[in-house]
Amino acid sequence: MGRLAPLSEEPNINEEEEATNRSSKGILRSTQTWRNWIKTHLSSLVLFNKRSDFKVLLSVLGCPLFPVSAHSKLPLNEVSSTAQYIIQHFTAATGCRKLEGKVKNIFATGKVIMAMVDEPGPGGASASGTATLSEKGCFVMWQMVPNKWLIELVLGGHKVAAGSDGNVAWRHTPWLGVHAAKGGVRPLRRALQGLDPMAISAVFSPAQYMGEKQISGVDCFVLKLSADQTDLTERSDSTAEMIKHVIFGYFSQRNGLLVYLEDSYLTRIQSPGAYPTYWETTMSTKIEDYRTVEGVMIAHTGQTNVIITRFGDNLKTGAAITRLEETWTIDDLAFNVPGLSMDCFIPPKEVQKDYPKKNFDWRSPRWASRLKTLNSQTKPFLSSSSFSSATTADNENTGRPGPPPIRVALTESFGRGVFATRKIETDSSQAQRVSFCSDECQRQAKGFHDMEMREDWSAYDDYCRSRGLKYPLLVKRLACMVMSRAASANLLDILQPARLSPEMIVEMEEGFGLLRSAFENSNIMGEQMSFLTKQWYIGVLARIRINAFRIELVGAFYDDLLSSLAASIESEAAVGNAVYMLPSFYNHDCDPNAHIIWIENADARLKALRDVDEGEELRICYIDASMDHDARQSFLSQGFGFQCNCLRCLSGD
Ligand SMILES: C[S@@+](CC[C@H](N)C(=O)[O-])C[C@H]1O[C@@H](n2cnc3c(N)ncnc32)[C@H](O)[C@@H]1O
Repeated sequence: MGRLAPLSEEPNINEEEEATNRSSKGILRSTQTWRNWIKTHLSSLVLFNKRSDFKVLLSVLGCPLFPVSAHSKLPLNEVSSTAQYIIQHFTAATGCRKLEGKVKNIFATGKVIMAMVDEPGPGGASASGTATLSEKGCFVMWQMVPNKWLIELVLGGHKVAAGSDGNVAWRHTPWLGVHAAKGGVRPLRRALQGLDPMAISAVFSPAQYMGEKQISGVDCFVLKLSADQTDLTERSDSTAEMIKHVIFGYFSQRNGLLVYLEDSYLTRIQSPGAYPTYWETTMSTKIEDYRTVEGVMIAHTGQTNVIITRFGDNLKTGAAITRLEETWTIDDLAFNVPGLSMDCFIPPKEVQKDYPKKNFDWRSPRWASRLKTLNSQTKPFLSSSSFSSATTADNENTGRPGPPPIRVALTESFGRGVFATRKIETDSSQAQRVSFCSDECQRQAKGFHDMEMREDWSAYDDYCRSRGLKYPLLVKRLACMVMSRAASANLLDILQPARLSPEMIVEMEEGFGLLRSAFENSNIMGEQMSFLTKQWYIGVLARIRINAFRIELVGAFYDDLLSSLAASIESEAAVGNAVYMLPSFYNHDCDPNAHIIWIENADARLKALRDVDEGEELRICYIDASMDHDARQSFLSQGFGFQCNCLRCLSGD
């Protein structure tokens, strides 16, 4: 896919070890020996170390990302856990509530002093932790609320830059060039060191309360956040597996301010045929000198200490420890600097095509105009049931009911969602059975059905069957629809794609090859096939993954939907899977106020489970709501790739 190599968060200080692991390659070994000889015999030793020390300092301390993204935001007046109480105290102490909705951008400049510190140890060269390299530098940071940011930091003549346009986070270093960060877009850790109190409240509101602890003589409340398994998987690759990433925030009991941040991650690194090594990086920041800027308390000084510990069976000398330090000060901070345009956040062209795109900005004009055209469509636009049951749309001429009283709009924190435009009461009307919405619809359905019947799908079907995959069958149908001109290739683009792990992408690539061969074997080529690229295939599957519905036919007389759902799951009563336009915008809630049902055919009908007020968001439950909190969270995270922040989950139920 021409995907850029993901950004490594590890300093590259295990070059020697890598070379030993791969010593069968003679050239590598002799280069390494030569380099070692130079290192130990020539006076360039000091320079050589100094350069790699710079690399380590800038890689680790320059522009690290926070482990979790800031999308999980609660309305500030809702308090349902101790953590949220602590965050409320923090927002009141900093006065940041007054910035809510008013701040569009933040600008900060500051200075840093970074140092590499010798770790005193048994037989270590120095008796105490003395700095082997200490350099002064400065930085400038821009943030555009909510998730665009840019930082440039210069230290001893070396510059690193990093940024996020809300879709991709990237970093530029003189030694690696431009790289996209692995995983979703996350905030800059520096912004959370007391600089951006709004972001601090947003990231810490779903945190777990861990108790109290004294830090540097200050009694603190401790909140913990952990990167979830999906994020960790996204940040891993076949060589480096991110095992955990946790962060602790220490909030002063006396004044409510964030005074200490501790951030720790563990990575397992293993090249083929070599022993694994483990890297643990712990970064602790003391946050001080809060001063008011436009009435809001902002931290102006701090010290960050980093300890990188490398351990593993192959390190004969035991664990290797590297220590780094940074003292930072803020010189200037301003809100709403005029003239800051979106263009400042456009990433370097090398990462613009990073795939798949995450965290779509649904506010962009491109999507806004498509949202306007969304109507009350409830028929599937892609389904795996047979063509004759691809059915009906509400149609004035048929005398059936008009569009339901709902509209798609932006939610506070979950992207788009569906809202009631008037009060909806809990009775449902029964659909009439109609086979096709029009002659044209029937003609098109026949076109792609005939095409599907012509090809030899045995290899592709075997691939799906042996792995228990059903969504590739929907991609096959969509491909036939596009080729027979019943649908356009970008039909699903408007839907949110799932985040994909490298393993999923490999599996999808295999499926893509088989699908393409099935068409090629029946001499479909050229223009007709031009849309069928690997990127199209993976993009479509990524969207189907979180938007497809499993259709279960429910007898119209069933009133108790939850019991009918349970019954249909037990009896495996699904008749197929389908993707619908409007229903794809329903967000999830573990205590839903609505449910999708299918009566007799593949038309999706919405049933209100309780009275819904005008303006209230309609939410359905994507999973079995009777599971306990942890099971629900793990299903949603593994199956749909998000951490549920509904009120029921936040209350711990
Ligand atoms: C089927 S889509 C729903 C529509 C989506 N909000 C959009 O803008 O297209 C599912 C996605 O919405 C978000 N979402 C839905 N319910 C959520 C919840 N309870 N908590 C957090 N995120 C949620 C997640 O990003 C999830 O992957």
